[in-house]
Amino acid sequence: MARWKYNKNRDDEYFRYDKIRRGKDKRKKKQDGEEKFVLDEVQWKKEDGWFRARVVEVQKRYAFVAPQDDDGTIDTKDVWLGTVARKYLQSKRMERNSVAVGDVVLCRPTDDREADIETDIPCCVIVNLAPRHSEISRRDPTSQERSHVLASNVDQLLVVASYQSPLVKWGLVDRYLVLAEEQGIEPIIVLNKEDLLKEESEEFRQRCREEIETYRRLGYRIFSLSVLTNSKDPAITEIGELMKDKVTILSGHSGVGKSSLVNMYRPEIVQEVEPDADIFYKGRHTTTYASFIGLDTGGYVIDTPGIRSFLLGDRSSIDLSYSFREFRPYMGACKFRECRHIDEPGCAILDALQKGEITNRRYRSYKGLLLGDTGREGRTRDDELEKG
Ligand SMILES: Nc1nc2c(ncn2[C@@H]2O[C@H](COP(=O)(O)OP(=O)(O)OP(=O)(O)O)[C@@H](O)[C@H]2O)c(=O)[nH]1
Ligand SMILES: [Zn+2]
Repeated sequence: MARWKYNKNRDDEYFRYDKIRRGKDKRKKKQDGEEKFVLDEVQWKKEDGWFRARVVEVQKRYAFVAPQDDDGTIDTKDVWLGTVARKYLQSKRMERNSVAVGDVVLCRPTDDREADIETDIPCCVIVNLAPRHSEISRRDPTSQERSHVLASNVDQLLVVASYQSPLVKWGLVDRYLVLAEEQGIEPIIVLNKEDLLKEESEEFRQRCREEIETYRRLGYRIFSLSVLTNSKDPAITEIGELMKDKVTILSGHSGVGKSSLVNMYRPEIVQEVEPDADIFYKGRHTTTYASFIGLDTGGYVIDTPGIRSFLLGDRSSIDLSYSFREFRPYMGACKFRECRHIDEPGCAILDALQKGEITNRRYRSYKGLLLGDTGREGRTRDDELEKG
C-alpha cells in the first residue's frame, strides 16, 4: 500500500490528486489515524545518560545505532548495539522489522547482559521511535501482507544506472522515481560508465540522449558521467554538493558503480564484511559495516542491500498516475474518474500519448507497473527490445 507523505509541493496538482483519491476511499483517513504506532511527542530525556541516536544498521533482533547531536550530526564511529524494547517488538504493525536504518530513536544505555549477547560494543535499549518523515519500503518477499521498511527519514534518492554492463533499464529508473515521488523526496539520477558509450551504436547513443532529455524536461536532476575514467568530472562535484547535509539513499542494480561513486566522497575505502559473521557482534567491524555512511563532503549515504532488487507493491491507477509527473496535468480530465488509462474511452492520458505529450516509453513503464507485467526486476519488454 502506498503511503503518501506529501509535505511539500502542495500545489494544485496535488490537491486535485488528493480530491480524486479521497473520493475513492473515504474511510481510509480514519484507519490511518488508528494505525499510529510511534509516539507523537518524543520526550528526549537527557538525564540518566539517555541519548538520541540514528539507526545505522539492522541485523535480525538487533539494531546498531550512532548518537545524533541536536544539530543533526551523527557520530558514525560511535556505534552502539541496541535491542528494541519489547513493547515495540510486539507492535501490531504490518512491518517486518521494528526499526529501520535512518530511524531516529531514544536509547537507554544498559549492560550487555540485558542485550543477551556477548559483545564489546556498548549496549543500549531502544525505548522510543520518532515519527518518520519519509519511508522507503518494499513488499516483504517472505510475506505479501507485510512491508519491509528499508530506510527512513531520507531526504534524497540517488538512482544509479550504467549505460552498459549492465545495460540501462529505464523501466527500473522509473520505478525508483515512483518511490521518490510518493515520499516527496528528491531523486537524483546518475548514468554511469559513459566511457562505454563509444563502443555502442549511434542509434543507442541517440536513444539514451533522448531518454535523458525526457527526464530533464520533467524537472529531474540527471547526470551522465564515468566515475572510473573521469573522476574530475564537474558532475561528480555537483552531486557531492547536492548530498551535503542531506541523507541520501543509494539505489540501483548491482554493478552499476554505486560504490565507486560513493567512494569519491569518502575519507577511506570501506571494506565489506559478511553481515552475519559472528565476529561482527564482537565489535571489531562495527565502523566498517554500517549502512549509514558519513561523507567527507558532508551528509550521509544509506547503502542497504535490499534496495537493489525491490518490488513495488500494487498501486492504484490514481496513485500511480500522480507519480508520473507528466500525467498530472491531465488528472481529472478523463471521462471516468477511476480511469486506468489503458483502453478506456475518453481517456486524457491516452490522448496526450497520441499527441506525443507523454512518451511511449514512459507510458509503457506506467502500464507495466499498473498491470504488474514487468516480470523480472525493472525489466520491461521495452528493455529487452533495446538490446537488439
Ligand atoms: N567502464 C566503467 N566501469 C566502471 C565505471 N564505474 C565503475 N565501474 C566498474 O563497474 C564495476 C562495478 O562497480 P561497483 O562500484 O562495485 O558497483 P556497485 O553498483 O556498487 O555494485 P554492487 O556492490 O554489486 O551493487 C567495477 O568493476 C567498477 O570498476 C565507469 O565509469 N566505467
Ligand atoms: Zn484515463
